[in-house]
Amino acid sequence: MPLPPSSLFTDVIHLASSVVRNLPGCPHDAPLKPPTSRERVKRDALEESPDLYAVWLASRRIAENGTEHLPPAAQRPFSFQNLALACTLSKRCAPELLSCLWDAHPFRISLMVTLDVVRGIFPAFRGYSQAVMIDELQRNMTSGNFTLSHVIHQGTMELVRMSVEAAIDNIATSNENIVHNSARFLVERRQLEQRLRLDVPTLSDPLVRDLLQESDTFVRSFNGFSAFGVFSPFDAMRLLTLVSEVLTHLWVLSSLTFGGTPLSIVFLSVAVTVLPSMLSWLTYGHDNWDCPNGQLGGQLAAKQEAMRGLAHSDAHRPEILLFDLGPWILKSWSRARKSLLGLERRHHGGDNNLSFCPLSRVYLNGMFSAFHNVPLLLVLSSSSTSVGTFTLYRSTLQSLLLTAEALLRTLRMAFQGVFLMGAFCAATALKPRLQPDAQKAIPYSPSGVGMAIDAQNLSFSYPGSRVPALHNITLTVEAGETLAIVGYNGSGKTTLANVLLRIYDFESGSLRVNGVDIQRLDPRDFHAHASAVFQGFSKFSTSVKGNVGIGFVPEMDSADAVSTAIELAGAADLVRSLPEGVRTRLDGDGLNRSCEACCGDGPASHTPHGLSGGEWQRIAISRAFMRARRPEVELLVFDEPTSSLDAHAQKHVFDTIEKISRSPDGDRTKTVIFITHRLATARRADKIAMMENGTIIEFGTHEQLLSRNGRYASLYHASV
Ligand SMILES: Nc1ncnc2c1ncn2[C@@H]1O[C@H](COP(=O)(O)OP(=O)(O)OP(=O)(O)O)[C@@H](O)[C@H]1O
Repeated sequence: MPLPPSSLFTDVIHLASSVVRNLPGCPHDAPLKPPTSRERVKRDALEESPDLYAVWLASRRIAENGTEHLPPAAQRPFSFQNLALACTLSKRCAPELLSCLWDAHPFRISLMVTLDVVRGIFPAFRGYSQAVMIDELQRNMTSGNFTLSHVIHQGTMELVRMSVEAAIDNIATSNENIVHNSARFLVERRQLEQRLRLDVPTLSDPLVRDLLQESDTFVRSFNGFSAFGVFSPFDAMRLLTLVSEVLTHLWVLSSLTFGGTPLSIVFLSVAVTVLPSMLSWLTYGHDNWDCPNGQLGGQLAAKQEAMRGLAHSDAHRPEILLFDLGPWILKSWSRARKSLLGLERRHHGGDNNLSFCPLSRVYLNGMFSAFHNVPLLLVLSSSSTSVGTFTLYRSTLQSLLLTAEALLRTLRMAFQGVFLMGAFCAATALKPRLQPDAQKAIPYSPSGVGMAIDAQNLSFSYPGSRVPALHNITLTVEAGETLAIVGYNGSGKTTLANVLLRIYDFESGSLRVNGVDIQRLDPRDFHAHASAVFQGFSKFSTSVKGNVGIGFVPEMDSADAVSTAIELAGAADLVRSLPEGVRTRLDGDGLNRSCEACCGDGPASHTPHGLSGGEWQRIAISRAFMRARRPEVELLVFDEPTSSLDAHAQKHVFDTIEKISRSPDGDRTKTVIFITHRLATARRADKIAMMENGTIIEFGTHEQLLSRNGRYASLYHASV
C-alpha cells in the first residue's frame, strides 16, 4: 500500500526544515561582526578608485547631450556602451557584495547555489518520470493486462519522487530565506553606516543625492520594493536555476529528436493546449504580505524607521554630527532591525507552511498533465511512438520556451539592477568632503584653556547660489575669549557659525584652531571638543530626557547628568511642571513622529506635550549643556540661544555659560561664540564682530566699536 501523501510529505518536510534551521550562522542570533580584514581591504580599494562613481554617472548621461542626466532610478537604454558599463560595474561590485555575504554564510551560500542548480533539473526530470508512467499505462492497456496494483505502484513511485522534490525545494527555500534576510541586514546596515558618515557638503551635491536615491532603491529591492518591476538582487540567483533548466530541457529534446521521434509527433506536441498552466493559475495561492509583527513588531518597525529617518534627515544632520549620534543611531537601528528580522522568521515558522503549497500549486498540475493525455493513447495506439515519449516531447518543448522567456526577462531586469548595485557600491565608497586624507589627518590637541581660532579671508557660497554667503572673513579669537557675532538679518552670522563649527566647508582662505589647519582634523574628533545650540535646533518627538540626553550619548541614560543639564539651563521648573516630568513625551517637529522608541525610555505618555518656542529653546540649551560642561569641550557656539527667552531666563543662561566656561579657580577653559540680536547682551563679550552682506565690517571690543561710531554704534543706539 502506498503511504498517505500527507504523512509522507509532512515527515520529510519537517525533517528538512529542522535540519536547515539548525545549520550554523543564522544572522539574527549572532552579534554584529565588525568588517573582516578582507572586507576592509576591499572597501579601501574601492575608496581608492573613484572611477566607480564615474562609471555609474556615465550610465545616467543622456547620449546626445553629455551634461544632462537621466532621472535617478530611470531605466538605462540597452546599448553597447551601457552593456560595457554594466560589465564594469558587475566586475567591481558583485565580488565585493558576494564576498561580504560569503563571509557571513559560506556553507549556506554553497548549499543555495547547489540547490538552485538541482532545482533547474527538476522540471525535465518530472517530465521524464511522467513519461515513464504513461508508457507503463499504455503497455498495460494495449496488452489487455490492466491491473489496479500496477496503477497503485506507479502512483506510489510518483508520490515518492514528488516528496523528494518537495523536500529539496523546501530546504532550498528555507535556506534562501535565511541568506536573503542576512543579505538584507548587511546591505541595509552598510547603507545606513555610509549615510551617517556623509557630511553636509557631500550631501548638498545634487548628483550625490541621486546616487543615494539609486542606492536606496537597490537596498529596498532586497525587501521586495523596486524601481524595476519585481527585480531583486536575489533574482540573479534564479538565473542559475533557469540556465540549468534550459540546459536539461535541451538535453532531453536532443536525445528524443536524435532518438528517432517522427516530425509529425513534434508538431502535434507543440499544438497541444496548455491545460496544466490554467490549473496552476486557478490553484495559485495568494501571497499577501501580512504583517507578521503585531504590537511588538510595530514598535520595532517604528524604531527602525525612526532611526532610518534620523540617519537620512538633513534637518538633524548638524546635531547628528556635532553630538556624534552616528554610532548610537546605527546601534539602535541594528538592534531593532535584527529583532524585526527574527520576528519575521518566527512568524513564517521556518517555512513549515510550505508543505502543501507545492503540492497544490505545481505537483498536482504535473499529475494532471500526465493523466489528461490518456485519451491520446487511443489515437497513437497504432504509432510506433509511445504516448510517454509524446508527452515528454511536448512538455519539454513547452517548458523550454517558457524557461527561455523567463531567462530573458530576468536578464533584462538584472541588466537594470546592475546600475542600482553600482550606485550602492559607489555610494559606499563615497568619501565625506570634510574628511581629511588618512595620511594628512592629525588629532585635535586640547589646549586646556579653550580653542584658539584664527580665520583668514574665508569665503563660502551655498550650492547653486551665485552670491557668496561669506567673503573675506578674517577674525582672531584667543583661547578662552568670548566673541559675539552681531548684524542685520541675512548678513551671514549663522553661516559663519556653521563654518566655524565645521558643518560647512569654506571655499577659500584658511581656518586654524589651536594653530592647526582645521582641514587636517577629523570632523568627529573636532566635534568631540565642541557643543552648540543651532538656530534651527531639532525638536525631537521623544521624551524630555531623550531630547536632552542626546547632547551627550554616553550619559543619556544617566538621570543625574540629564537633570544637571536641565538645571543649568534653568529649565528645572519647566520640566517639573510637565505631566510626567522628564518622561513627558514632547510634540516635536514632525520629522520623527515615532521617535519615542529612539531613546530607550519607552512611551511615557500617550499624547505628546506641546511646548512654546521659549520652552523648546530651554530644552535645546539643556541639550547643549549636557556636553558643554565636560572638560574636553573647548568651544561653545550659541546661535541666538535666548531669542525667545524672557530677560530673567536670558540672564540665567548667560551666567551659566560664563560659569561653565571657567575652571573652579575662575580661569577661562572654553572659548565661547554667541550670535545675538540683543546688543545689550553682546556687550558681555570680549570681542564683537559686526557683520553685513556676508563679511565682518567691524571687529573689536564694545567700547572700541562704539567709539568708532560706525554701523555697530548706530545699531546699538537703535536697540537700547
Ligand atoms: N541653505 C541655504 N541655501 C542658500 N542660501 C542660504 C541658505 N541659508 C542661508 N542662505 C543665505 O545666506 C545668507 C546668510 O544667511 P544666514 O542665515 O547666515 O544669515 P543670518 O545673519 O544668520 O540671518 P538671521 O539674523 O536672520 O538669522 C542669506 O542671504 C541667506 O538667504
